[in-house]
Amino acid sequence: MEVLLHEASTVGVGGESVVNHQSAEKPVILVQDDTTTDITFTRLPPQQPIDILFQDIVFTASLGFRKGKKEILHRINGRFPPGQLIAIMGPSGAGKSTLLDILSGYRIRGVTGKVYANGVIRNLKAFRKSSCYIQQDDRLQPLLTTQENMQIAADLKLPSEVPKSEKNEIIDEILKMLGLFETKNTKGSGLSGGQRKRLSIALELINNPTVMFLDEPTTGLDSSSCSQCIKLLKDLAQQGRTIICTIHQPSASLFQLFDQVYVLSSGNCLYQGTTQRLVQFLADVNSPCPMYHNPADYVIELACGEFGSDIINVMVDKTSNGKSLAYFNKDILPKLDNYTAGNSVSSNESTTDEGGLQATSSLNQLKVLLKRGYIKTKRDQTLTYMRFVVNAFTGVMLGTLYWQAGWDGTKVLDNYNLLFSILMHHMMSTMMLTILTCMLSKRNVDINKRTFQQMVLPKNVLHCRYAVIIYTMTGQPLEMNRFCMFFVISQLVVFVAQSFGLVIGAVCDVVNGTFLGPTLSVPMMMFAGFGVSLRDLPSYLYWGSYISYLRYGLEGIVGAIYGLDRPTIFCPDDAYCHYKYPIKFLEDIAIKGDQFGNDVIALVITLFFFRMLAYALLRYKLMAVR
Ligand SMILES: Nc1ncnc2c1ncn2[C@@H]1O[C@H](COP(=O)(O)OP(=O)(O)OP(=O)(O)O)[C@@H](O)[C@H]1O
Repeated sequence: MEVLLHEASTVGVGGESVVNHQSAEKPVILVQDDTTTDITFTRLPPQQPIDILFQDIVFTASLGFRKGKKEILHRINGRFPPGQLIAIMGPSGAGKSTLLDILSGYRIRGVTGKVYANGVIRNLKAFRKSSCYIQQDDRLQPLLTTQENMQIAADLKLPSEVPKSEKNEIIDEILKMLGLFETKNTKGSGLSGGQRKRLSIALELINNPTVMFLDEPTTGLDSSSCSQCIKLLKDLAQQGRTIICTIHQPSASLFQLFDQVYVLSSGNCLYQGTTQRLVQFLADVNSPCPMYHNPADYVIELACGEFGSDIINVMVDKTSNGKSLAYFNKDILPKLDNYTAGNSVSSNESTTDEGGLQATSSLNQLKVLLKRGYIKTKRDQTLTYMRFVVNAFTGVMLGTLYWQAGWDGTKVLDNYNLLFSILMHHMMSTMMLTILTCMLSKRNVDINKRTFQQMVLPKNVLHCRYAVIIYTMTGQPLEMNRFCMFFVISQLVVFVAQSFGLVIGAVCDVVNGTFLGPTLSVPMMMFAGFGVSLRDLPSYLYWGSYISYLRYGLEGIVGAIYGLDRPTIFCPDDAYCHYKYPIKFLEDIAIKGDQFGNDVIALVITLFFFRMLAYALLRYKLMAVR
């Protein structure tokens, strides 16, 4: 691949290209880079190229209750033509990510101004379908291999009518093009930073977007991976895609790979035009780029205000805050007028498109996500084995402590304590694990429909072995129906605790979540009818027993062991057995032994309620961010 630099540029120490500002007009080929393999991507963008134009964009952020508002972007304008690799540059806090969020349609609240696609106000839904947004934090599944990551993306993004062989062909082509074919069987966690970044791009290429937004795609990469990544983007742009990325301070050689640059400073546009004409522009505003200085560095220094605010104002005036196309490539200017309306992302079409962003049915997505969840659970050594070992260990500990208490008439109260301890173990271990993992997944996942689905699927499955260990060691009645009832209630408590953890994880950060989870569980325990029986609960607190899922868990599990007209419990000859008759025990603890069906219904309703609440809270959060 060839790298274009200014005529009088030289290659500096360490191979870094530096640019002599004296001749800004004629780019020549300076460096022949033969490290990159020839890339051929036969899949062209599926629709006509998209020319993005934005006018008078203002973004006002709300600083919180009674804290007022702050204008972040100040009536900026710009044009991002197709077939171009465009860099949005600027100092930290200039508004690059905010602009990217707005243009990609990810942020809509607090935004005014117009965004056009091919000359017509864009249709957001259709635009989102034709574009992709690759965030800084990649969303790769570390436990899945490159091939599996791609396969799942293909199953979710491509219509289900596409045959598997065709999907595999597409995957292979993308992987080959991105130099990832060799890592097909490598797990995400084993990929290098550059490979991870390329895989993030590969995942988005599955449905072949026409517009690609990338937030700092080079962050965390070494210089060779950086240039590989940008060259790849440039190739994709040359096929007619519009590729826009934010970038901090690119080296001179990297900078020259971009076709166009858009410079921001404190929410204003300082420059938009070709990378080559930036030097000319700086000369035109009487702030010429010093000799042997990287123009990208110099313009950032100016944007940071290192040379005063006057020059910033001059630059903003000169570009008319992004309106001026004077520094655009003269060859593409006439072409811009040809990008006419009538595209699927225009406002006139697709307004009735209710198909959402996904190409496949919800049922198919559910199937794919379940499959992914299964593979992840199987491979998650820490969680799966730790959970298994901890469960088995707790089972053996409780089994030893309450050895054969289930059939012994002298140990009925002990057995009752055991049943409550089992519920506590299910509740606490599942809830805390969910709070923590929910935080982790929220951190690196943009909350979209798939995330919701992923988060609302019940995933924690009680190990049957745990139930068998504890049930047999503690001598509970060896009757299939009682064991099944015990197992069903235990599993439902696990699911409800997981959902409760999701609700907390959806609203709190990790510190507040780990505090709030156990704290809110205390009233659940209080109202379960264990310490204070339901009969003794003050009438003004009785409502609490209806909302405590542990109450239904306890009632169901006690009913499984002591209900169903269980006959007299064995009592050693020389012992006094106060609770020889299960019915008397149930009366004393004020628990009915025949409520299993109602308990299951109550737990299922609670499960459904918490799942919906978690879904609504996440959705609300997403809307608030947008
Ligand atoms: N929702 C918000 N509430 C308050 N301030 C915000 C909000 N969104 C953005 N800002 C502020 O707007 C400014 C621009 O933020 P943005 O993330 O777009 O900057 P950036 O140029 O991408 O910075 P960086 O390169 O450091 O990522 C920052 O000062 C940021 O604090």
